[in-house]
Amino acid sequence: MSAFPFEITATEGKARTGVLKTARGDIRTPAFMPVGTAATVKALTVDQVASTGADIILGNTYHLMLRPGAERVARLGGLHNFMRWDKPILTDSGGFQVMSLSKIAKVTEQSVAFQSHIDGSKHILTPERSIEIQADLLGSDIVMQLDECVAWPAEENRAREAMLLSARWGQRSKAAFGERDRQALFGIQQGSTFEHLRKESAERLIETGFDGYALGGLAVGEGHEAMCEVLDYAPAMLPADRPRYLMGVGKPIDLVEAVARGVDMFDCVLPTRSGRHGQAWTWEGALNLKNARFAEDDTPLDETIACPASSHYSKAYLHHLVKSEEILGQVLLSWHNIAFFQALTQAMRDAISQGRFEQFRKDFKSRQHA
Ligand SMILES: CNc1nc2cc(C(=O)NN)ccc2[nH]1
Repeated sequence: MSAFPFEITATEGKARTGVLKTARGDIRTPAFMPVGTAATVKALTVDQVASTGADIILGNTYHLMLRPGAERVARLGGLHNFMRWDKPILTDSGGFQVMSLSKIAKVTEQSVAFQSHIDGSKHILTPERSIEIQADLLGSDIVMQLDECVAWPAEENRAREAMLLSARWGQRSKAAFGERDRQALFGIQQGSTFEHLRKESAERLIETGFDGYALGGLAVGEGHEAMCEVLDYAPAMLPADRPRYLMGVGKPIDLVEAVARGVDMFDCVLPTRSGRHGQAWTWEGALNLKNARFAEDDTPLDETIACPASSHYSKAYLHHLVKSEEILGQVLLSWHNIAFFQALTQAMRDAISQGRFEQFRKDFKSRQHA
């Protein structure tokens, strides 16, 4: 089932660095995927996104099936052509968004039925329909199984039911996906914060067999420490020779601590969403550019990052744009934040390759809290 070769080029403890080779290009891991929810990484052109070093972006099945519609995207040549992004795209299956965004979602063995948060129209997602949307209509490179992600905290029996349903939906997703050599299918581990459920989930996914394995059901309110406790055991339950993708994560410190525990891929709205709200992520932590202390700070956010938003403009200018609610402020801070997340993953790839990741991790932690 390994359509895409995944070559691990160096390890240090549980941390790995490598390359996932896809039909549309190579993905350097650890990798951060900017989120392109409605066929756009919000506020940025695809050229700006590519300029940060991002090798892959994420698309959301839930949003695109509601607007403009999956069949319409297919009629327009698929998602890559529609948004003019010719590198890899990973699409999620819609399960998480249905539960977190839609109205009146109803889960049965067969499907999840829901009403659009946009216009209240009724929709059905089955494992088979989600695969059809992702693989055939949007044409994504990495397809995610449909699963059920329970909220946190979860009763153990509720978490078990959702984990078992997700395992069955994983089987149906794989049967619908079939054999493809230019696209990959990832399974999703569930089980909330219960170690034995995470183990059973992993065993069932491995039995089915996927090109990669995601850790779902985290970053749902459990907090950094509880997430790290799960990551102390859960990634190692998944095959070491395939990519491990932690969904919806996270802050820079989350990425570093997850890489230390064996995670290879990440996606999160944080850099773009926080950028739109005036926040800039740096090696010293997050800066709120609305703060008056930046009003006459003539220094750039980070002159070591080639992105103009990071090294060309002053904090004073960014402060002015944010205070004035200028669109350019949202653009530049989103652009810088994506560039910073790419600089962070590049720094981790280099550190692991050179056998100094543990030192990098210690230094990063102390700088973030300074
Ligand atoms: C922001 N936190 C967050 N957690 C997520 C979990 C999933 C998941 O379990 N999908 N099957 C997806 C996106 C997520 N985003």
